[in-house]
Amino acid sequence: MALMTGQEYVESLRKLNTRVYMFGEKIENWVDHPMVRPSINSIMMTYDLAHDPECEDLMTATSNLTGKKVNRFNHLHQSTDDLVKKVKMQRLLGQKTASCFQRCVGMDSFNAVFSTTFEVDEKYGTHYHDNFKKFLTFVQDNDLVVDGAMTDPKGDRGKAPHDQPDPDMFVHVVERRPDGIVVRGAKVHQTGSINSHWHLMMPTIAMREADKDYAVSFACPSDAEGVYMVYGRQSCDTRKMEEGCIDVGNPKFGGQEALVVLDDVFIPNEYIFMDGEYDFSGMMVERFAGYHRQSYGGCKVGVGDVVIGAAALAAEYNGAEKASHIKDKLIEMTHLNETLFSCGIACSCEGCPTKSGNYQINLLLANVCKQNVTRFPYEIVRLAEDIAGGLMVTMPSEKDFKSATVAGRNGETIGEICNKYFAAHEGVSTEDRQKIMRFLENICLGAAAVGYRTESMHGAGSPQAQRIMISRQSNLQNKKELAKIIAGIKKSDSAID
Ligand SMILES: Cc1cc2nc3c(=O)[nH]c(=O)nc-3n(C[C@H](O)[C@H](O)[C@H](O)COP(=O)(O)OP(=O)(O)OC[C@H]3O[C@@H](n4cnc5c(N)ncnc54)[C@H](O)[C@@H]3O)c2cc1C
Repeated sequence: MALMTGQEYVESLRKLNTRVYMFGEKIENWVDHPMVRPSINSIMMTYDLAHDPECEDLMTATSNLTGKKVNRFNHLHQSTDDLVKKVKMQRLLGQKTASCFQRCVGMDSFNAVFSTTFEVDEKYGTHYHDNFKKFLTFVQDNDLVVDGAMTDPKGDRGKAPHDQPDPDMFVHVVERRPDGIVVRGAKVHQTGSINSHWHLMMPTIAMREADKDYAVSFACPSDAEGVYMVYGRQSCDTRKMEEGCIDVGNPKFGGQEALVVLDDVFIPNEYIFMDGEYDFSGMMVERFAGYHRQSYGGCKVGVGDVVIGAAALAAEYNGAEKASHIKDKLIEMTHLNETLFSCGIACSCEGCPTKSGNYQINLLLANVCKQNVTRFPYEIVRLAEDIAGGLMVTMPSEKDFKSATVAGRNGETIGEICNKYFAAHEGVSTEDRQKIMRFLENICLGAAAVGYRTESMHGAGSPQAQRIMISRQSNLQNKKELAKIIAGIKKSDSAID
């Protein structure tokens, strides 16, 4: 099958029997639901750009498994050049959607599971790597979207999986049959899960022997028997159900997260990639998190580009763009955004091959990248709010601007009053002003803040998770040795002193 178009992707979703609940009800036509559709539109962009000759080099790659052209989201990185192109592709998509386009979790899980299964098989003589290669070939050939599902509900954070009062707080195997396993539990915060054809499940933490049944990785169709999803609420999400397209801020695109429940789901042997090899669960988590921490050095930067542009427009529309402090704030926003991009590119350029042959990023630099991502988008939106002014949160609704209701002493309508008092720089329509203010509201504290702010904080692991990795990777001992030599505490082994 050739690469799908965005429209073909949408039609492929209609054929699934994915069970989706929202506001306590089952949603039958979730594909066209106004709260879901913007997130589908974002993924459509990953398909449509793959057909654009100008973007083809970033958006597609040649599969090492089949030699065929595949969407880069389904590709195993074969070089540092592939890793760099991944980050550039993500920046491009952030620029085109100003939202989370959801397909990165799949790509990052493919690369982590591919290399980890190779090393599990090497130690235990299992066949997970072959299973995985067959699965990924199927994904590539059918140009599918796969949710990389790692995060479990985790219950009491102070207790290991086997120690939880409720054993389902981490996904686990409840039955082993000759032809497969039965799994139970849930994954939370799942980006794009409803819009995915399949799910690739991974354990969420490093485990010990007592957690053997929780050390499990597998693939299952999103509409498999026993799988259902509960849609996650986002700030201001019901604006998507209103008439009009200004107050929503980003009328076309959005992100999506959901609770995915596995209610005794049967997984045939061919789709199992780990079952009990608890000593490899940490490796899978670390590798997935590493790739995903790199990802944010691309996608958040692309969104940041749009935020900076919107802040500059807000200043222009307000008539303040010539003020030196505004110019300086835009420079600062750019500096922060490009620093994130530099981190994404650096951890890619410093990547290296895994034992299985695909490339992984430099783990230390990827963790530094994500640690910055937990901070810089917050500063960027703080500066955007400063530049925009308070109107981004106090402006009347789109309906008010269009209202024919008479209120003024001389018969002026509410619409006329709003248009009079919200006019600013000459020649700029109040409608354009509303659009840019609402866009900034959406990104700073509306539905898009889920992706630009809180996901920057917690996605791919909370800040402390990166600090632990930075500490592990920083080789402090070597730094101490360097200091000893310079300070004359120790003689250098080098011939050049
Ligand atoms: C918008 C968004 C999208 C996401 N998308 C995905 C996705 O597609 N796939 C996926 O698998 N996951 C996804 N995640 C999940 C993400 O990886 C988690 O949010 C992250 O790992 C943190 O877990 P938590 O949210 O349960 O927070 P918690 O684990 O509750 O952490 C809250 C705080 O408690 C601290 N803490 C937690 N446990 C301990 C402990 N044992 N000891 C000390 N301190 C602790 C943390 O450091 C943090 O400061 C997404 C998250 C968000 C917000």
